[in-house]
Amino acid sequence: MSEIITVENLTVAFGKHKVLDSLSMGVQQGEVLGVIGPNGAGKTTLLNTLSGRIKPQGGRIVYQGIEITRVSPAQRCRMGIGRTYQVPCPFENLTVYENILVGGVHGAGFSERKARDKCLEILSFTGIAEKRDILAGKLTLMDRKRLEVARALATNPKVLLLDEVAAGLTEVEVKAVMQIVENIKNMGVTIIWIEHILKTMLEATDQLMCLAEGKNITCGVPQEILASKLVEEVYLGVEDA
Ligand SMILES: Nc1ncnc2c1ncn2[C@@H]1O[C@H](COP(=O)(O)OP(=O)(O)OP(=O)(O)O)[C@@H](O)[C@H]1O
Repeated sequence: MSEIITVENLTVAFGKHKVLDSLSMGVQQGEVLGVIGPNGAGKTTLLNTLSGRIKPQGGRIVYQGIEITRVSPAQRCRMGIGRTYQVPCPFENLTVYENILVGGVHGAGFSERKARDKCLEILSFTGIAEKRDILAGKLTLMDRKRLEVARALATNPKVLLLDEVAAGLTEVEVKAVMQIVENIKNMGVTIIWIEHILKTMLEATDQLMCLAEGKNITCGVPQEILASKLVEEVYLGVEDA
């Protein structure tokens, strides 16, 4: 296996506040990388930088062997980097179907015909087919999350960046989301997944990376990372007696 994304010494600052501090990491093709860390650790900023929404002050991002550090978000999307947002913001006045179609036509650059076929597949894959003609603004949180994933899938990602897709859901809903993520993984899509509810992601996660103060403090097999004293201290806030 080879790395589909490699990040070297990525640095992002807002004013004097360094939010990503010379962060390096890599993701193997087809794997699920879970990203954990305390509030403010820089997790969402990392996804924003990978998707091109934020331009870093230093470091580089290499995707499929090509440096993309200065490539626009739209171009990265066409190249196969898709994402969801922590707070889904669909076009409220468009239907579920139309929202997904926008992802296919404008995100992936598919012809309308191809995007329509893809849309039908994705509606069923994400369990939202029955809601296809409902306005996105009328959806429950769970269905907004389904739509958020569906919209990102319509952009035809090779790498999918998931930002807290399970946040705010009930236990039953979390299980449904988990199943969708596993199915996406089984399609061969590489996933970088931020989640606070650890047990949600663990089953589907190959590697777990812990961020603290913008640094990759450790990354490895999930069980080992969770058992690490360092992670316990920074993530769970446990202090020495
Ligand atoms: N656009 C911005 N302007 C200024 N500061 C920002 C901006 N975006 C993020 N920050 C700050 O950067 C730090 C990291 O934020 P980020 O959202 O990446 O953390 P996070 O690990 O995702 O946190 P959480 O788990 O709470 O979502 C925080 O202190 C945040 O306030």
